[in-house]
Amino acid sequence: MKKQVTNDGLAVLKSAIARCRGNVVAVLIFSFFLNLLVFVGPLYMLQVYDRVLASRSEVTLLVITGLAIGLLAVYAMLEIVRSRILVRTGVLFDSLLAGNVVNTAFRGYVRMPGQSYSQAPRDVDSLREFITGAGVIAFCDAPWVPIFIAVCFLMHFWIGIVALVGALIIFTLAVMNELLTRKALGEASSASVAANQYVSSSLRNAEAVHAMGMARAVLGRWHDLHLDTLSLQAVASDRAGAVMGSFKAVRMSLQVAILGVGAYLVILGDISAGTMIAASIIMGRALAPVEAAVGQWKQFVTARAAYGRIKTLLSAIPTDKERMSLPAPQGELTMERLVVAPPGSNVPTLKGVSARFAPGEVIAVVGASGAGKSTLARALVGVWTAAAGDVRIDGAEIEHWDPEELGPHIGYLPQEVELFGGTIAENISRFGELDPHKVIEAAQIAGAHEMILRLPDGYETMVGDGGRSLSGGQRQRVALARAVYGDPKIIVLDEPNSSLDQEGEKALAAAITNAKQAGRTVVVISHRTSLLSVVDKVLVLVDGAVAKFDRPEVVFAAMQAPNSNVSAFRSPQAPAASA
Ligand SMILES: Nc1ncnc2c1ncn2[C@@H]1O[C@H](COP(=O)(O)OP(=O)(O)OP(=O)(O)O)[C@@H](O)[C@H]1O
Repeated sequence: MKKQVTNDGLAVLKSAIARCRGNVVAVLIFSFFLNLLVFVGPLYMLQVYDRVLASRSEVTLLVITGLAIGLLAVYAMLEIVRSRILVRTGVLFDSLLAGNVVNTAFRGYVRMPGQSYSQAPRDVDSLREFITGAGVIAFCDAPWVPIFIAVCFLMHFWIGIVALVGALIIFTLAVMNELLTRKALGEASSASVAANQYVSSSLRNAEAVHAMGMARAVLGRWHDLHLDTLSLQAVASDRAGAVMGSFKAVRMSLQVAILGVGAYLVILGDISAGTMIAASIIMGRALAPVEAAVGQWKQFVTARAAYGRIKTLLSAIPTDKERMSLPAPQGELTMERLVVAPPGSNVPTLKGVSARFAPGEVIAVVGASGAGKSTLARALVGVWTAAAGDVRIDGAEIEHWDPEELGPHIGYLPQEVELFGGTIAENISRFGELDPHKVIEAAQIAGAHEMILRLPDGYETMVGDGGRSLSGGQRQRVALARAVYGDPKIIVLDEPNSSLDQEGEKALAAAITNAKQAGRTVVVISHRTSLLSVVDKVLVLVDGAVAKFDRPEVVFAAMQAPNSNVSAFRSPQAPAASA
């Protein structure tokens, strides 16, 4: 079987755009009628000047005023509906995209840590805000600019010429605005993303920053990044300000010009006074979308950069395709010449590991710091993928399992325990359907039940962001309960006892024995020897390779031997050999 991963992340984006297309067409149709109704004002003016004032007819004034008010009411209604369609389009686009983008960010973080994944949801927000805001309306009205100019030509050739020249000047200024500000705004946006990211990672380490007096240094670093953003934004704003200043001057000059030319044509008797006023209003209207687009340019640039980042993210991180459903695993783990390099690195930290762990076996993985133990744990649960060789569960390559389907059969306790904001019960149940019996059972197996009951709100205790309201040992016990929740077939524990006290260690040993008796495969990574009494086999890793894989007494006998190749792992005391 081949790996069924594909690079069709962009398909999600394309499909979201396609689903919104109907709404965009509706908005354009509404824009058409709205722009037609814009003629109500100038036409009313024309009629008042040329008909009512000339005929002094009150009835005509009343009728055309009533008509104008009616049409303006229709205008208001169309405007409301258009804006509601835009809001719904933004929400639809967001709902189609946000979940996928966040999911891709998660997968991206696993495959390529260190990139700016936290920016992804904010980018979807920027796009939604742009779609629902005034920017899009300006862009929807822009196609009608030529029609307004054509109407100016219908009024009089020279009025048309003034409107056309005006539109060309303003369009040139808009293009200049884009050319002058594009680079600076793009760089400012990247600098701002970098500064925000630096702040979020520093805040996570706020305690260390405070304790070791690093605040000034950290702030200094952030300040440099922030200054970059500010100076680039200032450059862009200065340029945009200059363009906007000229823009306003040009627009006012054009109003003067059109009235001047109009008045001259009235003097010549070519047009009426009403036409002159109507032309001035129509030209103002023709230039309004261009002016609005320039005013909204920054939001447009922000949305464009967000779109670019989302596109890059979706195309860079391969989408997991639907995989064939496999039967629930029994828990046999095999590694065949497994080579693993950390994401983003091509230096392997596991170099051809081969081993077989049978269901019901407890394996201890030991080795010096940096030997590759956590790498092996990550590879066994499918977090890091094999550069060569493979990891198989019940004979099937781990990549062929759907992570959502395999997940409930896997218990994983990472070296750095992170809980999620929510209650202890929710964390133990992995934020799935909450079955109180299963939660308590898992907590009891992990030896966490009594400890949880002693907390003020018991299982309902909120653990805070990352589980910060719990102590390190409490966090580790809750995470162990999460790992054994639902009786998974394979349990991988990376340093599960690093923060445990004696009582916790006993509970952990009991949990491992319990899992073994239930026929589960348990892989436990530990620097401490206390757990080694409950293991069946010990796998010694030295520099990413298996130095020894045998029963504990054999391994420890080998370790005592002079010139042993497993001497990289030194246990303070050899454990009692288990059965
Ligand atoms: N995300 C990473 N990116 C790059 N290199 C990494 C990454 N994680 C680990 N390494 C490297 O891989 C090697 C093995 O690391 P690993 O965490 O597997 O060791 P370990 O045996 O679990 O160590 P320890 O007992 O200290 O936890 C180390 O040399 C480490 O520098």
